Amino acid sequence: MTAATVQPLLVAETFGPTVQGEGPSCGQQALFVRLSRCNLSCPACDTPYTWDTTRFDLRAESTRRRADDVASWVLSNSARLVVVTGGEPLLQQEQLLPMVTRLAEHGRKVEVETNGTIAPSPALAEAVSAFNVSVKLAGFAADRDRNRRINPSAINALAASGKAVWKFVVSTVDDLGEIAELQHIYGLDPIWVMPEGTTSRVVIDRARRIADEVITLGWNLTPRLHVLLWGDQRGR
Ligand SMILES: Nc1nc2[nH]cc(C(=O)O)c2c(=O)[nH]1
Ligand code: SF4
Ligand SMILES: [Mg+2]
Repeated sequence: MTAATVQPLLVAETFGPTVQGEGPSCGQQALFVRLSRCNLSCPACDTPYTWDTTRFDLRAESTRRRADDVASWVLSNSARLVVVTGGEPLLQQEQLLPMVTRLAEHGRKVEVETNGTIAPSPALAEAVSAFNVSVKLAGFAADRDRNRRINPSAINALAASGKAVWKFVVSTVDDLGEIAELQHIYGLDPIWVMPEGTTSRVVIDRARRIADEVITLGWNLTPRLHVLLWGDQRGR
């Protein structure tokens, strides 16, 4: 494929340098590319401006940008880590591949945050450093997404890539049983558990309530560092 035939990326926002707030790279300096659009519609989503047409004008909330221009923006900054998120970034995985490949060639680590419903191509899996896969639990997903939030073939493809980190968003200890079931069915490893919340108070309270049980189950715990530092400010 030549550059001329590659479709542009539909981008909600680019920001950074900031720090990766979630998961195994928490605290690392990072740049963010947030793509627009999602195939799920979670009621407690913290980025509804990427998909919710009932509350947002998506044309005003997104811009078409050449993947090469986004890559050039990244390369003009020195942060080694790039986080591609959304929305659901794998909806645009074809357009994403040239950008991720170029960044990897320049020694940048690219992590993709995904909801685990779409299988990545082998080429994309090769180019990224990690998929942070946040399969949505029953209590977090919308009712109308109940048949879509779990896609066994996508989960298996992500697991087979050898690059998946399973990051579950939870509200209470009652959510942990469902994670254990998924771990058992799909052999998920490693598992990271993250408290849901958009204020530091809620994130810390929930982390305190789940911490002991998460440790007992042999899993890892991540805060939402950007929320602890900056609340729900956009672009952090
Ligand atoms: N600092 C920071 N870290 C993040 N990690 C995952 C994010 C996301 O929105 O997917 C995110 C985010 O929005 N900000
Ligand atoms: S999958 Fe993620 S981006 Fe999509 S609606 Fe759910 S929380 Fe929001
Ligand atoms: Mg976020």
